[in-house]
Amino acid sequence: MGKDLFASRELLTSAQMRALENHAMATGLATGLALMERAGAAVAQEIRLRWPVPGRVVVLCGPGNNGGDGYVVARLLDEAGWQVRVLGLETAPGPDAAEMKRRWRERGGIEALTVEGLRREEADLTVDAIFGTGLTRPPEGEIAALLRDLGNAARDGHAVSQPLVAVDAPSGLCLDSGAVLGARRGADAGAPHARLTVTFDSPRRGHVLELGPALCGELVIADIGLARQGRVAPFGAIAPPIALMSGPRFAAEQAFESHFGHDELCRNLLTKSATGHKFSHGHALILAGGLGQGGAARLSAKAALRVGAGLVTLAPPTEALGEHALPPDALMRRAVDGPEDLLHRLEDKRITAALLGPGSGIERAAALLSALLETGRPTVLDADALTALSRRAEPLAGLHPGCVLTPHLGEFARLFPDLAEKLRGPVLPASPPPEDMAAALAWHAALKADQAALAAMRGPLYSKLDAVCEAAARAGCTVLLKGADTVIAGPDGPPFVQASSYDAAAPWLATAGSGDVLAGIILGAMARGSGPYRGARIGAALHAAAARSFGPGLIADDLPDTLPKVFHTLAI
Ligand SMILES: NC(=O)C1=CN([C@@H]2O[C@H](COP(=O)(O)OP(=O)(O)OC[C@H]3O[C@@H](n4cnc5c(N)ncnc54)[C@H](O)[C@@H]3O)[C@@H](O)[C@H]2O)[C@@H](O)CC1
Ligand SMILES: [K+]
Repeated sequence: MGKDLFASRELLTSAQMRALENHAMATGLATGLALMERAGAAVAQEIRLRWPVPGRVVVLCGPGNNGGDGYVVARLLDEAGWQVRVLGLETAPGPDAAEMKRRWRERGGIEALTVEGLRREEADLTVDAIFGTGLTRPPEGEIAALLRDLGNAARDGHAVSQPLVAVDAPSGLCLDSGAVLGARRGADAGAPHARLTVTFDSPRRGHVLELGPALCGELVIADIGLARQGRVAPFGAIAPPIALMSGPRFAAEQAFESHFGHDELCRNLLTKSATGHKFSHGHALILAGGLGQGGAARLSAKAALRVGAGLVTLAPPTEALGEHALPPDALMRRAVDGPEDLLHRLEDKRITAALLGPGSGIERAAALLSALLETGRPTVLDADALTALSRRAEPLAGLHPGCVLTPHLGEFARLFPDLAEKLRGPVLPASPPPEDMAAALAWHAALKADQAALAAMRGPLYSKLDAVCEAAARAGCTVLLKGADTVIAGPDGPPFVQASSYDAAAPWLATAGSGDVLAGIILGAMARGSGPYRGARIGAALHAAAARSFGPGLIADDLPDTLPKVFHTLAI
């Protein structure tokens, strides 16, 4: 963990990747053929590292440059003593792939890329070089059937049971969104599940979002010599902006990230000035709820304290003060009974950040929201506060750049229904009761239309990153969408993904109270002066790191208590 915790790397769209490659070729850094040779060599090398004894491999080559990489893999594994079968297409690929195909033909034949061909002989390994970044529409016909076969193989051992290695991506995965082209959103039908995916230069958005991690298996990012210097230039004209990502096993020094100086950040998190007093490290205010809602706010409070806020005050209504008297004893308690009382409290300028939502109750959150926003204080809005926001006539009114919203997907959909709908894509109509003939007919018609919509899908698909960027721009503040692929966007930094999906401990974060802790960490960081975007990123990184450090068996209460151990690994 240690120094990698806040390190990030570029997360590209397919268009940005193409621009990068074109730039490299246009500036004479490398020819397309050289890049293809390096890409294929990287895949062959990763295969040989994991399967050192040569066996039988079948390489599936598609119509484009991904197929070209496949022909290189076939040649290099053949040279290394593997028994290689290649299944490919008659179609003439671009010049580089055609050259690689020609070179392969000097060593071996090419059988037709069909389900029948795939099933004909057992092999130890399958290499999927059918589609990569060029997949723009759902596969059809024989290739679709073949991909379904490969997909099934991974799930239930049927048809092809050997491990699959994907070149750049499992074919069918939209590398801009992490969804499967032609499938309902969230469904992985029709795309193979790889044991290993070898991609080039930088991960693409689809490798870390949604189904990407489940389909890619282990993800290796191979350097193919696209120079880092001048890296920003070729992207200049390409919207959307370059995103960044972080996560275990993804860390890499980056060419540019002015927003996040790792060393400085760690120093600020870990140290407190020797001459400072508690107020020099910020005072966080948590607007807790009424009777019976104590736990959530205390989890947030504990996290804010652990992250180094000088003081944390829990502010329930007077009637619930007694309930909030439970540990931690480091907490201060002071009642806040309504909006006027809150405005009065916030006249104290030493309160540097506030949190509303965890266990606050929707009604109380609704009552306090406007007053809290009016003060312009750095504010985290979570849970009940997000529901309260979404119930207002103008949900986003009053939000300011000092706010962080931390919705899960359901809360996000209530706040930004149109964006959530764009993300969901076509929705399966609900089936009617069988006895209602007219409804059944209408349902069948809707189903047909739905299937036609799926078949007509064109990539690149709208992604979670697109949705969160739009949401942040609309709200005028930082938005953190929680999930295994936590996405952050805001006015103060580049769009960002905290990719925990490749992390075995991450699913343990799906536990009651985990979100309250995340909100508390962000609050603590903001109280200490981090700013909203940085606070959100610090929160996402520490939250995931605490889960990783604690491991299986984690409950939300463990997260704040694990933070000191995480900080220990950061010592610089
Ligand atoms: N451009 C470069 O310099 C490099 C590219 N590389 C490889 O090239 C890949 C991208 O190559 P391409 O842009 O040729 O794209 P792909 O090889 O991913 O496939 C695109 C081809 O498939 C066709 N196609 C798209 N959707 C289809 C569908 N549903 N059914 C049938 N055909 C469909 C396209 O018309 C195109 O011919 C990367 O993923 C990577 O593997 C690497 O060799 C590294 C260097
Ligand atoms: K592929």
